[in-house]
Amino acid sequence: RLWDIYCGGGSQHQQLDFSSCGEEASSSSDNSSDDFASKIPSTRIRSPSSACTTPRVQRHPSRSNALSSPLQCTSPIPYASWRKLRLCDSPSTPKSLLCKSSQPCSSTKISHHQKSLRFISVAAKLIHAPSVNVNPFTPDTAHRNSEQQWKNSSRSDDDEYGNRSLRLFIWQRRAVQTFMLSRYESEFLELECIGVGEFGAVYKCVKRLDGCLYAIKRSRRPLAGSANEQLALKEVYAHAVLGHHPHVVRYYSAWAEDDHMIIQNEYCDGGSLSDAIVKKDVQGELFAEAELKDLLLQVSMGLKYIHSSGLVHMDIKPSNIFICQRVSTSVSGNGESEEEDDESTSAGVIYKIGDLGHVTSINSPQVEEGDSRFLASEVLHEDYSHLPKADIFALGLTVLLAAGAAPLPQNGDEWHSLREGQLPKLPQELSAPFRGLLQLLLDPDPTKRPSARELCKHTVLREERSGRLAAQLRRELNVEKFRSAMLERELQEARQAALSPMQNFPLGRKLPAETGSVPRAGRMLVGRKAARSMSFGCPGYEV
Ligand SMILES: Nc1ncnc2c1ncn2[C@@H]1O[C@H](COP(=O)(O)OP(=O)(O)OP(=O)(O)O)[C@@H](O)[C@H]1O
Ligand SMILES: [Mg+2]
Repeated sequence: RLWDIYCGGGSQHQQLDFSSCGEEASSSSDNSSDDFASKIPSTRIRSPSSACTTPRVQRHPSRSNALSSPLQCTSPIPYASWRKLRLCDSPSTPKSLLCKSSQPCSSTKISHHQKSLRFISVAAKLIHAPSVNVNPFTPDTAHRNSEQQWKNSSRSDDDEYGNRSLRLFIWQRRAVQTFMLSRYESEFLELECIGVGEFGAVYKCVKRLDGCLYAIKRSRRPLAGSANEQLALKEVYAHAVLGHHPHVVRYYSAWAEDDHMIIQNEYCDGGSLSDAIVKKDVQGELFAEAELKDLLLQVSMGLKYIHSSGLVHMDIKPSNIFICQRVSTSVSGNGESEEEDDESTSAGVIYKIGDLGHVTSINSPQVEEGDSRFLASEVLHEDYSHLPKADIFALGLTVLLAAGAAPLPQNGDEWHSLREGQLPKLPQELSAPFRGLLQLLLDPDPTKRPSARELCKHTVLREERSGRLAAQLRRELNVEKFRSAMLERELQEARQAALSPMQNFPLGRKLPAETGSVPRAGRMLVGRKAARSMSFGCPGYEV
């Protein structure tokens, strides 16, 4: 399709020809990648006898100059915008480029094409070595299949999953070096640094092509060979497997560049929950109980999704929960069960779980402990038999922080007393049921803590929502009652009119008997003179 656009969109003027064509032989030709007018004819005309196959443009004789003037291009995209996209700088295909790479180069200038050739030949060499990592979080069947593949070619530089992660990085790096391009710089415009964490820095960027905002996470330290490599890969693996959920930060892409891992995620315009807690504190405000319940419910939904995918987050804390201010219509989406239909998010705030760097699988965990302030006691003791409940414990502490609890200890007596079920002091009074629920989340026995699934259905969390829903249903019911009372009354009036037609027909008009038709009571009476505000004595309805 792009080719069509490139060629003026019309098979009536130009055709793709897959017959032989050759190298772009003349070094005097314009090497500017922008100059598509000069490039296209060169592939066609300059070496017609070359043996390799590549699509080429065959122009209609009567339109032989058509492409020299971009204005004559029939593409619906304005030429200037189209040129900026740089989508079709070269009419060569990867296959043709590979073919060219094996031929002697006649040009002394290093053209864009020659760079492409080098890249493709690097790719061709590497393509024979397995350069695809095995995602350990994929469903078992896929995993088993791929497991067999990598076992067959297992080498000493493979990681615990048999992945050639380092080799893959090198492959990507060489590709980038060959082009001497930074994907980050060429595809994104950096607006500001929005966060710095253990793994790296996060930047708010706008993607040049689609104009949308993204959060780009860039590892701080060079990754290849470092311990952080696994963390970075875990985050990518987890994102890739989790797909989309309204309460999990959305992932778009990841790549390695200059030894750094770069992850392109959804940008959450409300920052992190940690930022929100600090902001409230500065303003002398607290999250109200209803907001705390909403927070707990939404994060539980995200956790339910993660846990049901066989994964655990292992680093739930306020700085890893992100806020979207805008009202999202997709909140109820994703085919989740009925308890997920939370289109009425209070105040339009959506909480999303992010930073999947510590995610591991429930069944074969590789636990990389998260922040010790949120660490459940059993995980510290290397009991990994109830890992989802460790997320629940961390979520309990997260909500308590949002409720105004003092910063959590990293160790010491206070640390232990929190793990013995002692709730921290709070600057606000919470209702007994909600406090009881929070107490349960911190239970020293992980089996007593509710699961994310149970939390999603919990009456204490649902009652706010149920209350709002009930009020809405009551309003709708009252409207319906009013409507039916109106109809009832109109029906009665119509019946009366039918029984005593003389009362309702003005002098001079023909009676129904004369016209042979029944009175059009509806037209005459219904709704016309009825005082809609009058009460019909239906007890219990107010509109
Ligand atoms: N998608 C996003 N939208 C908005 N802000 C974000 C996003 N991702 C990260 N941030 C900001 O960057 C900070 C660090 O991000 P993240 O937690 O992913 O990195 P990290 O290095 O793993 O951090 P840490 O080690 O502190 O957990 C967050 O606390 C948040 O302020
Ligand atoms: Mg983080």
